Formats: sequence, structure tokens, C-alpha cells
Amino acid sequence: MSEFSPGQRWISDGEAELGLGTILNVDFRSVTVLFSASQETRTYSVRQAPLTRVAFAPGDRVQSAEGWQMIVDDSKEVDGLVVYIGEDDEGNLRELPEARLADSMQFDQARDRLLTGQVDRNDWFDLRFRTLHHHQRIEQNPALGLAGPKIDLIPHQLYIADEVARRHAPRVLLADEVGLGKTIEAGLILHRLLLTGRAERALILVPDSLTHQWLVELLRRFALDVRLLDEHQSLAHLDGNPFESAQLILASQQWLFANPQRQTQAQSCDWDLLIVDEAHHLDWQPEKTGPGYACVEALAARTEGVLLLTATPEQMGVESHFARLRLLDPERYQDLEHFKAEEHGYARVAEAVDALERLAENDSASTADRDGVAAVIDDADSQALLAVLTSPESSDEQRQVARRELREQLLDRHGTGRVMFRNSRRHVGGFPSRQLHVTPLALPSAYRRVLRRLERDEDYLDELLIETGLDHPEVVLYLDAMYRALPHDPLNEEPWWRIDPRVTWLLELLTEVGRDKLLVIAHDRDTATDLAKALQALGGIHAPVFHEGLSLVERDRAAAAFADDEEDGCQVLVCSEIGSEGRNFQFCRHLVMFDLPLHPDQLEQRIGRLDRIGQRHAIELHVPVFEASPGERLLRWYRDGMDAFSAPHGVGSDLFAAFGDALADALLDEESLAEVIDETRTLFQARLAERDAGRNRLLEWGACRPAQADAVIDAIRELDHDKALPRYLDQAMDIFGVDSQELGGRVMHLQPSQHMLDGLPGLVKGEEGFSATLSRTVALTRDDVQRLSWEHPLLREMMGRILDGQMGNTALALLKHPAIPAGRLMTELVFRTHCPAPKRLHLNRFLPATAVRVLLDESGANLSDKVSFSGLSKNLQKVKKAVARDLIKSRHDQLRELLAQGEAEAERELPSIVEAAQTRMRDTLDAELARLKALAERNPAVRADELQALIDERSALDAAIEGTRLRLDAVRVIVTVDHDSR
Ligand SMILES: Nc1ncnc2c1ncn2[C@@H]1O[C@H](COP(=O)(O)OP(=O)(O)OP(=O)(O)O)[C@@H](O)[C@H]1O
Repeated sequence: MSEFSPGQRWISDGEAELGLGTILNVDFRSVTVLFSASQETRTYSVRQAPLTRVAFAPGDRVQSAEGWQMIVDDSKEVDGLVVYIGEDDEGNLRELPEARLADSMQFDQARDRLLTGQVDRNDWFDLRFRTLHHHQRIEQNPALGLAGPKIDLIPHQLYIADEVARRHAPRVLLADEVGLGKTIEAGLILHRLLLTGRAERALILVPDSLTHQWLVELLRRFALDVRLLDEHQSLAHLDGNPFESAQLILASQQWLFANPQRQTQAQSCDWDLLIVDEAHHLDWQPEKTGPGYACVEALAARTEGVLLLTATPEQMGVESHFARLRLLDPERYQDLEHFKAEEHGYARVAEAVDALERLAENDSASTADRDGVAAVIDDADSQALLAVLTSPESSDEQRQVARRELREQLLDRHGTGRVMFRNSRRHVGGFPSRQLHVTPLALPSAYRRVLRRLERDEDYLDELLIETGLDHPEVVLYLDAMYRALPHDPLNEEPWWRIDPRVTWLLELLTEVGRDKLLVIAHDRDTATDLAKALQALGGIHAPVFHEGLSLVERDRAAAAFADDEEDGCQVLVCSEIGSEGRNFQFCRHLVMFDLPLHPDQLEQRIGRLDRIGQRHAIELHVPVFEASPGERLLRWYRDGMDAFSAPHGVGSDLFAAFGDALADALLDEESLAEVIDETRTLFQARLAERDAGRNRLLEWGACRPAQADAVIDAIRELDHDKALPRYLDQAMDIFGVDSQELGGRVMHLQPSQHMLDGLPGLVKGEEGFSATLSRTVALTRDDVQRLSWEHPLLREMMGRILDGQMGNTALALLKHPAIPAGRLMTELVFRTHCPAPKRLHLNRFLPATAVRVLLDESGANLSDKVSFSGLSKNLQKVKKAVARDLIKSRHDQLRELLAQGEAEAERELPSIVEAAQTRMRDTLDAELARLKALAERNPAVRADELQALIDERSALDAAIEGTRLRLDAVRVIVTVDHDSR
């Protein structure tokens, strides 16, 4: 007789997602089942129906069609149908006929799936267990979020990323010198915050000319999928706020700052992190706030994390710099005068750090040095360290430790490094030298005439300004612009580039440098455009132009043609001043300054296009100047007044603020120039001395702590060389249906197979896939090759799918073992900790999902310690699903008992897991809290909300860890078979 009868509840073995089925009809041959939740009806042959009867046992939670739930205590049979008896959540005794069970009841938990006969492949179970194990390990690695990006491991960048990304709501100014990797630092911080769950949404605002570079950098180096938003895309996004269209939005500053409606939309979104590149353009003056500043101010006020990036923080003056710091911390930066005074006080701290070094070196401590340190420290723990350092009874080792800790405390508590990070070439080292080549040229008569008249006739300057519409000193510095602006002069009919000897000089230089590339920067965009035309007309040379008036696509096309190393790539690129800011041209070593910029920071920005990380040659700076012209005087001011061409020194803004006006006059007056240069040089040297004594030195020390950077690098290397990764990757790709083919040179090509599970990042069935390598070194030499790591989106997706879903949470396998008789049952139960907590707490660093494995034999004996997972796993054999289901059905009751017992065994392990996690958390956060408290007492750059946030975080973590529960994650049934059977 058929085992089916109408009204019974069954579940499909192959299509469990259909939900709970109800038998509608049954006859001798077929059985028809209605799956109401998915509105499907299926008819099967009675003899081979892939169905499992759903039967609940005492202790199971069931849900009724009306929505209420109860825990089953007992059951009875009425007319061939089961009626469950139990207590609902209100404590009422209830009866629930199986026909009234909710159709939508899901059987995705391991226990339910197993008991309803749903078994996965044995190798899926293996992969699930290994995934849990690796996930647990990696989530606790201190380099999480910093190890995946395709970058060289450069200490100062990793230090900053580690230091900033561990803070609550990081708000800092990343102010490394040009080309030292601020974009990389910002990318690392963002990547770590995303991976650790501390941020989900970020808005990145960059100058128009850099949008594409950022997009490519974030994708290629960080594998971050960022949406570049512009007006065109925003218009297409009709239904709602375009800034909500993705989690990571990149937008042009020029576009947003000019568009009040879009600003309102951006400001109405919730962001976790705001990144603003080239932030020195956020102009603020006491009498006038620039639109960019106002927009960022509104965004920064409602966003927790803010990163401002600039290589030249003081380019727009100290007020503007101060105002930008205020964006980061409005409470701390209220009073400009107080800020300036504080900056001077840093000299004393820097001296104390020097005195400390001397104290550590000399056995006989000098009283002056000891007093120098003692005068700055005023807290008991620092004083205790100083006592150890200066005591004759201390051992060398004790002294070294005390010196190290005291130095850290001095920098932390009295230094500058909380809100601003600035690394310089001097400090980082390993950068190429710079060679200046000045070529004097004769003034063409059309330029000379105007200059001579200016020398003779004092009133002519005003006339010239009116006539040309230009400013002073630009009008006398950019003579071609002046020439163009005087179109009515009958003598000026020729285009400027036909009379200007710099053009032929440039053509000669191009021949001289052979096949080398040459970057040309001119102040004015019309100069750049005309110059490119001239090179074509006079030399037949195609020179792409790059300036702010071009569209993004045009600019990127020009940069790409210049970067192209092949035959059709271009040898020369002509840029305007502002157009090329932030761009990466380190593949080129020759820079032509067709004219000179007026501000020292702009000069440094220009050189910084080439003098960047990755530059492998000495940099050749070519400057043509007209003899006895304002341009030549400006060159002397830069060269003789401040050594501006040899290396960045970071004091150019100060010098410009002090002498900019005098210089403007001296450009037309040779006699007064010498004095301006002398005075500039004197101030320059004084500023350098101050820099070396005070704030800047502290900034440099605070911008990279070698010990912390080394620890991060070690942790990254550990993950880089993790032997488990290639093994895991092979196994996972096999199961997810990704084919891989070795291409040689440690590169492989990943491609979707026909059976690939859909939705894996970068892999679409029928498409090509991508090339990848596990080697950081190989990845860095190949733009077209992705770097695979535990942090790569493909691995994260595969691991996430396994951990969040049911894949592999049940299995049945056979074991042949000479010592175990056939027909015996074992259960391998994997429990996993669950600890619900808001993502932002980043609980995983202390308690990631932790596996507890329990292996029970048929009699209930616990074999977990005796038989390891891998030891057992390699002896197991797979079995057909139908056989597995039959075996499970036949051992139903026994399995229930073993499941219950396994749970009790696992529970015994929970307290020690919780305790270890609490200890880890308390050790870490208590140390951080102590550091921050000590800091806050002395260093006003610690925001009050930071301290409170850390206290709150500690108690929230404490409560969350305390509430940890264990849940069965996966179960494998193992049945022993005769050793001789096949
Ligand atoms: N760790 C690294 N590994 C590989 N390349 C790097 C690394 N750091 C920086 N670079 C490269 O060096 C160049 C300069 O870096 P980046 O653009 O981040 O500097 P920046 O300080 O933002 O420059 P700017 O001041 O001009 O804006 C870029 O081409 C970048 O890709």
C-alpha cells in the first residue's frame, strides 16, 4: 500500500526551496503534491517520488499557517495525519494538525535538512568546514583589509592606514608630500573600513581631471567597485536620489560644487566616510567662504569619517589650512591665534625627543637632557619611564624599552599626529635626485618692446593691465599670454609660437632626448593648446594636450596616449598648470616647465607628476628662460632664494606669504630683486631650522612609527605566504565551477565552466574571465593581472555564500576501516558561534564565527580529540544521494539522539570560547582606552566623542560576546562499510 495519503506534508528532495508540500492526490501510480508557498504542483511516480515526509519530534519549533509558533511536546495520529501538541510562545497548550503547518516553513538549518533527507555533496561539507576555519583565522589577523590591495608594502602608508582605520570615526588630513601615496593611503583606509564592517557607504570627491585615475586605481589596486557619478548619469536616475545608486560614489568636485541641487541630494544621504582629494582647493577666507568649502563643510558635519588629502596644505595660506582642520574637528580648531601659538610650542617637544635619544645613548645621563625631557612630560607614567631610563641600576634592555615607550608617549601626547599626517621624501628616503637644466633664450622683439617700455614708463603697467585684462605679475611672466591679449597691435599679427624661441628650443630638446618621454607644463591652457599645434605645424609632432577645458574622456585619452609605450604612443604631452594636478606620470623623467608658476607649491605640484613612487630615474627639469626677463628673475628667486628645484622642503608657502608682493615688484626691477632673494634666503634658512626643530619634525616622526609599520607588514606577509590559500582556492573553484588554467609566470586564467554557480564577481558564463596571480610581486608588474588573496572579491563571495547559506551543511559519507565493523554510524557535527552585534563594532576581530567540532560514534562516545577532521575526511567516500536518504530515513531516531547529545557536548566548550574572546577584547580595548585617556589629558587633538565612543564600544562588545550562542552549522553522517567492499 502507498505510504502517501492526502493532507500529509512532504518536502521535495531535489527542490527544497519549493517549501512544504501537501499531498493532493494519490493513486496506484502517481502522487500529486501542491507546494503552496511557491504555487507549484508536481506529480511523481509513487514508486520513485523524490519526497521526504516531514515529521517533527519533541523539541522542534513549528510554525502554523496563521503565523503562531510552538515547540512540539508530543504528537498523535488522526486518520493517517499527524497532529502536533505543544506550547505556543504565550505558554498556551495547542494542537496543530500537519495540514495547518505554514507552507513557507524553510528547511535550511542543518538539522532540519538532514532529518528531511536533504544531503549535499561530501566535498561541499569539507569546504564548508574549511571555510569556517579560515574565516575565523583571517578575521582575526591584524592586517585584515590591508593585505589584499595590489600595492607595494611601503611602511609609512601602512602605518597611516593602520593607525587611522582603527580609530572610531577617523577624521584626518593626509598631507604627505606630493607623490608619496596619499591616494593609496585613502584607498587602504577605505578598504579596511569596508572589510571590517566599519563603513558601508563612502563619497569620494576629486578634481575633475582625477576622476578616472581614482576610478581605475580603486578598481585595479583595491578591487573596489565604485560608481562614477556625473550629471548625465544623475539625469538618467529619475526615480530618486542618484547618490543612493551605489554604496561607493565617486564624483567630480567641479561638478558637485557648481550644482546646488546635487549638493542637497548628496547631503541628504547617509555616508560613513567622505574623502576629498586636493583639499587645498577648498578655499576659506575670514571674509569669504568658497563654494567647495561650504559644500564639504555641510557634508563633513553629518559624516562620521572624513579624509582630506593635500600635498600642499598651506598653499592657500595658513587661515585656509586652519579652516580645513576645522572641517575635521570644529571644536578643537576654533581660534586661529591659539593654533599659531601652539604650532610654535612644538619646538620644545621636538627638542625633548632629541634629548631622549641622547639619554639612551649615553651611560652618564646629562642633567640638561634629563631636564629637557622632564620639562615636557607631566604625567606619572612618563616620569616613571624617565626614572628607569636615567637610573644607573637599569639594565641596557630596560633602558631601551623605557626609551621606546617614552618616545611613543611624547609623540602621542604632545605631538601633532592625531589630525594630520605628513611624510616627506627626506624622511621616507629612496627617491631619485633632481637635475635642473636652465636654457637662457633671447627675448623676441615683440616681448622685449613691451618689457622695455614697462621699465621706462611707470604708468604703462596699469595701461597694459587694462588693455590685456590680465593681472600682475601674470602679465609680465606669461609673455605669450600678454602677446595674445594684445591682438590689435599691427606688429603682433603672427601667432606667438612663430616668434617665441621656446618652441624651436623644445623641438630640439625632443630630438636630444631620443626616445624618452617628455612632459611639458605651461601655466595657461591657451599656451598649452597653441603649443601642441605649433609642435605639429613646425615639427610634425603629435602632442596631445591635457587641460581643464577638455572633457574627461579627452583628458584620459591624452594621458593614455602619452603613457602608451608602443609605437603609436606619444612622446610628449602638453599640460596646463591645474589640468595635470594629481596625475601619475612617473614613467617619464623629463619635465619641461615651459614657464614657471607663481607659487612654490605649484612648482612642487608640477615636479610631483614625475617625482612619485615608482620613478626609477633621476628627474631632469628643463626650464627655458628669456634673458633679463621677469621669468628669469622668478627662476632665480626659486633657485637662489629657496632651492626649490632640488627637493621639496615644505616652507614655500611661508616664503610666498612673506615675499609674494615684494617679488611681484622685483620682477620688473633687477635692483630690488637681489634684496628680495637675500631676504627670502634668510627666512628660508630660518624656516628650515624651525621645521627641523618643531612641528614638521614632529609631524614626520608621528607620520610613521616604524615598529607599528613593521608589525603590520609582518602580518600582511603572513597572509601573503599562507600555504592554505592556494589549496582552498582550488577546492572552492572546483566546487563553484570555476576553471583555472596555468599561463606560466605564476599567472593563471580563471574562467567560468558550464556548471559555474552564477553571480561570482568578474565571472559571467560565456565570457572570458580574468587572469590572476597569488603573487604580490607578479601582480605589481602586470596591470592586466588581478591579485588573488583572502580579500579578493571572488574569495569573499565564495566564502560568504558558504557561510551565509546552507551549502554543504549536510552530508553523508562511507568509511572503510579495518578496525571498525560495517554498519556503524558516526556523526560529525560542526557548531558555530553566533553573536549578533552591529557590524560597526567589528566583533569579528575578537570573536569571529568559531567552529566547534564534535565527532560521536554510534554509542555516543566523543571521538573529537582522537580523530581529526582531515584525518577522517581523507578516508571518506561519497555515496549516491538516494542511498544517503534511505540510510538517514532508516536511522532517524538514532540521529535525533546523537544530534541532541552533540549539542550538549558542544555547549561545554562555549564558556571557554566566550572567556577567551572577552580577554582578547578587554586586553586590546583597555590598552587603547588607557592610551587615549592619557592622550586626551594632554593632547587636545583627541576628540571627546572618540573617547566616549571607545568606552561605548567596549561595553557593547562585552554585552555582545556575553550573549554568544552556539548553533549547529553542519552535520555529516558517516556510515562504516565493510573494508573489502567496493
Ligand atoms: N604602495 C604602493 N605600491 C605601488 N604603487 C604605489 C604605492 N604608493 C603609491 N604608488 C604609486 O605612486 C604614485 C603616487 O601615489 P599617489 O597618487 O597615491 O600619491 P599622492 O600623494 O596622492 O600624489 P599627489 O600629491 O600628486 O596627489 C601613484 O602612481 C601610485 O599608484
